[in-house]
Amino acid sequence: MEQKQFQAESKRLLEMMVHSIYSQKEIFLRELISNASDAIDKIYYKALTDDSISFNKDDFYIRIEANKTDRTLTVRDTGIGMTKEELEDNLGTIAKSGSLAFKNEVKMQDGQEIIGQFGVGFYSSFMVADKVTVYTRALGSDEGFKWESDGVEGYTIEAYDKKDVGTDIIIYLKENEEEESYDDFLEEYELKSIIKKYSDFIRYPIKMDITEQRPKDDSDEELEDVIEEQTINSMIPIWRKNKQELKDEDYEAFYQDKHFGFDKPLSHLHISVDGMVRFQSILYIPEQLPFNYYSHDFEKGLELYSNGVLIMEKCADLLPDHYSFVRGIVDSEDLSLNISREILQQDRQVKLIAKNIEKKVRNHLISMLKNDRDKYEKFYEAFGRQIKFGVYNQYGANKDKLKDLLLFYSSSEEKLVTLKEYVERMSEDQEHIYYANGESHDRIEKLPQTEMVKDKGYEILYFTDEVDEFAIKMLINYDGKEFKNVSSGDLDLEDEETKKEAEKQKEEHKDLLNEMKEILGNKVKNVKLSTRLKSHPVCLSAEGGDVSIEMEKILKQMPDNQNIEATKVLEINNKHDIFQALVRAHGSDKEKVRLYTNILYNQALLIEGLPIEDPVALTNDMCKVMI
Ligand SMILES: Nc1ncnc2c1ncn2[C@@H]1O[C@H](COP(=O)(O)OP(=O)(O)OP(=O)(O)O)[C@@H](O)[C@H]1O
Repeated sequence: MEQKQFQAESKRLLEMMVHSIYSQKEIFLRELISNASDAIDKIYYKALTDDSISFNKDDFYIRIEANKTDRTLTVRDTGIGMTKEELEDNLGTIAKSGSLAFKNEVKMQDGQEIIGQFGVGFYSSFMVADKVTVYTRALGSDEGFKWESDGVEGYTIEAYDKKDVGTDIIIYLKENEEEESYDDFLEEYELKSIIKKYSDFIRYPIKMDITEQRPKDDSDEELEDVIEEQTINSMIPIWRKNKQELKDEDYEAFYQDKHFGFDKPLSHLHISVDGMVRFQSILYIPEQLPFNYYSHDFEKGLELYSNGVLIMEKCADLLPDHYSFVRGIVDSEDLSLNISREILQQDRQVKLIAKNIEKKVRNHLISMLKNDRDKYEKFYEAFGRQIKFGVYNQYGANKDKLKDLLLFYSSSEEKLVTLKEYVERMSEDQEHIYYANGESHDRIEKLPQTEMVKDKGYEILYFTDEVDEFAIKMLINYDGKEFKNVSSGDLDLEDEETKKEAEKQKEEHKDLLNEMKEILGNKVKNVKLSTRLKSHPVCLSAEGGDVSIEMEKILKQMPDNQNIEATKVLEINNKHDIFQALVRAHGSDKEKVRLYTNILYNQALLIEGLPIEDPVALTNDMCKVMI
């Protein structure tokens, strides 16, 4: 038996490997299975050019065996095996990858892939083992070898009579520790779920004995344990299959299989890109909003695979925030992996993939909007708010990409419309896109401020979501048409004659309006005669376009409320009887003017849904009027 020492550097490297490269211990199984798959692939690729080697797919498999008595886990493969030299080179030298050398030797073509490249994966087994034994016999060789190591001092190699070509790796699990139960790696359920998680799409069957309870001898009551060898992995990734062969049900089954959601997907995209960066992807738009979507618990991201092996469960960099509802997978052979395959070495490829995905998702949504409006509205009902946040976020950096995905309820169409549809319907004399804020369509419909705009025959967009006006303010305009709140002070919709008449009236009632302003003090910037009100007595409008009354309401509810307020103006309808009453009281009954002014101001607040500053004073005032 030959005893060889690891070189000093190797010892340090091994120590580092075992303790710091991988964040999760279960990764060792992924690495050993990937090596086994590479070993079988090597026979497959050799057989392509060497007639003396035959490759019958049924003869090639990986088998996992757990032995609870000995506390060992075996990963067995029928792959290419290793000669004594290869054992020394590949398992005796850390960071030496026989697989990488093989790749260069056989000059692999596109689509042909070997997973191993760094020459370290095997040593991850020492995270869970205090001894590893490898029995191997190389293809074309009639002698086998046993390699053994404790992962600290060195390794031994000796001849071993192995019957078949291939490799058996036996992991002697470490003693259980307080915070780590290595016994878990002997449990059927645990092993199955690790295999499914990382190695589901390994191309060769990964077999394992599974114990199932079945009725005993046709009896309905008695059960017995039956052990049966089963293949655990799905092998062929759905994303590598031909789109034409796949039905909606297949995509739905994959969505459910991956636990992307409890709902059904509303829609899916199957992407295969072969350009600057090669990748395949299946993406889903869920039907329902996940319950934690707008909470800190929600993590966006796509599952990232490299050649069918899971690298990251939620790669956030693949999705922009505005599409964070998208679920799915990406598989690419072009990723620069870090040695642990956990973090990406450099993210150029990821950025390219992300850019591509963003474009594809947008096109998909736009085409859904055009071709299946009902479905799009369903999507919008669940995730429309995210799109609006997307317009608003990052100072509007993505607004141009998202503006055509927006929908708002329209007063004239009585359904959701796009901004493009609105603008296309605008009459020649209409300069702005009008909108009104409120809690519900009903409330908005009753807003006094909408009267004049509706009378002009202009369509009004109803904003019922808090983010609506913030998003629109970020857009500023659509197709050159500016947005205008029907409550803004400068609607400027009156004709010349009305304006002249208004000026005259203003002059005539200057003293009364000044008195009312004095009564209200800082609560309003101004009190003026309204040109927009027709039947309603009062309303509030906001001067200057920056903060509307609705925005003030929303900002006030925020935890870091900075007391940002709209510049409010109380508008009074001089054609309403109440104004005549004010005129009569003006100059003769100061108290009456004060009472009326305060009540009217509070009414305007109520209409806007703003809080009444002093409800007791208001009710007292109302009583005084009634007496
Ligand atoms: N089951 C196996 N059958 C045949 N050869 C193997 C097997 N396991 C490992 N090897 C050889 O040992 C080498 C080192 O394996 P190791 O897992 O450390 O690195 P790798 O697979 O090459 O690269 P990576 O670190 O990227 O996984 C492999 O390249 C391969 O040549």
